Amino acid sequence: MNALAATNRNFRNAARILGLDSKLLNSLLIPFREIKVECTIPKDDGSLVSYIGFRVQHDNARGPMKGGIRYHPEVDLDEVNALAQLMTWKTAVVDIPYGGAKGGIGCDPKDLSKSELERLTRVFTQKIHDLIGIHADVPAPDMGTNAQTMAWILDEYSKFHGHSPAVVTGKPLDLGGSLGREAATGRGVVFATEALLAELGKNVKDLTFAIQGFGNVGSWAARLIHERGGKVIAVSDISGAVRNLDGIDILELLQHKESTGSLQKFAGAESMDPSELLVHECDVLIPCALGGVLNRDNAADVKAKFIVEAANHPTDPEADEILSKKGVIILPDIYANAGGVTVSYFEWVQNIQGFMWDEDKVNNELRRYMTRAFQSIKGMCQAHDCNLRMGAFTLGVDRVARATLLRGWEA
Ligand SMILES: NC(=O)C1=CN([C@@H]2O[C@H](COP(=O)(O)OP(=O)(O)OC[C@H]3O[C@@H](n4cnc5c(N)ncnc54)[C@H](OP(=O)(O)O)[C@@H]3O)[C@@H](O)[C@H]2O)C=CC1
Ligand SMILES: O=C(O)CCC(=O)C(=O)O
Repeated sequence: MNALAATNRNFRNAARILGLDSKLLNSLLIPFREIKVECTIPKDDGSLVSYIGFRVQHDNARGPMKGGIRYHPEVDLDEVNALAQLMTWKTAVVDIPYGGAKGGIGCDPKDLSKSELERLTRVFTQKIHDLIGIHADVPAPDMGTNAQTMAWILDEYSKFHGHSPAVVTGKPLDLGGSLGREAATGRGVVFATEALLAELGKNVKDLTFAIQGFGNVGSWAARLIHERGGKVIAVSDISGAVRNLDGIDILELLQHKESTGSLQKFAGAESMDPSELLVHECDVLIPCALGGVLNRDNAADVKAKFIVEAANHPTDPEADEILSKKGVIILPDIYANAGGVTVSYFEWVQNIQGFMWDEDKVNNELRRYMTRAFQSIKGMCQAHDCNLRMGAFTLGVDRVARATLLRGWEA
């Protein structure tokens, strides 16, 4: 089942639990706008290459649409649609005044030089600049993009609309980015994990963790777990996987990756088959890379007691059922990775206010939003006798449905 079919299925289940009528259901499901643009750039050698860029704006009932831009070879319209829809429910789950959107370009950023990436980002921005905006749709980083990508979008957009820092979040600090945004998704993952563990009388420092993906989200989650005394025993990225059952020194692993560009040949751990990571013995599994990695082929072999979905849509519905029968507790993506968009919201607020918060304020507010959202999800689980995924979906869908009904449909 692809990401869109899976997301639609979760939405429909939530709509059924909430008893939404079919008119409202369709209005919530159908995206507000789908944008598909051709982006042709000259490569450094002078040859031309064309890519397809997407921006799907899913819903704006609760506020400007919000979501990242992904550069990855597998980006396609269905995937971007699914990710945009997830953003709508995610922003509602953490109760920030946004709707949902997502964008992407089907490219491998590792195959492009910095100047090629800059040209591609600028051409993409030229094609969508009149459809995004501070109060319309606010992009941010996702897989394969970063603060530099946001700086290029900001610069290109500002050529058309005047200097507009709030048009993107996840910017460099020098251009109005927020302290704490770079770490925010990983930090939110840890706050979410702590909120769940606290309910069960458990603590990060007593548990073992396996982490798939060591980019922005995975490396920050690993670092913050390590700081709290949690034992990260296995980590993977695209180059492979490493493990140390006594716990990996994450700061040393970060330095190793920084200097070699890969996890391989790290002296503080042994190499392992990356496909073993997801089924490795551990207390908590944190997928921080691609979607659909937990599926019917490997779900039965998962040994973790908890899965914290730092990636978007890492678990397909078949795996969800298998894992739920095994008693694995899953913190769903639309809650677990919402720390990124929450601090994006703080960044946007700071830009609009023209006032910069200190990092403690950002992190304290993030903890407050994540803890509050966990309590609201728990309330939905109790009210509807459902698991955490449906608790989060019913919470998000209900909030968007109420906003939609209040706004009405009169032309
Ligand atoms: N950035 C953000 O603020 C947010 C991100 N997310 C989600 O978190 C996930 C990760 O995003 P982010 O950290 O920003 O992306 P990055 O591009 O920074 O990092 C992605 C990581 O995944 C690794 N990776 C890619 N393919 C594989 C694979 N097949 N097996 C193992 N590892 C792999 C990459 O390896 P390598 O390092 O070798 O390239 C890299 O370490 C995505 O699902 C994204 O949608 C969710 C909310 C917010
Ligand atoms: O920070 C943002 O606006 C969006 C982050 C994102 O793309 C996501 O949460 O999946």
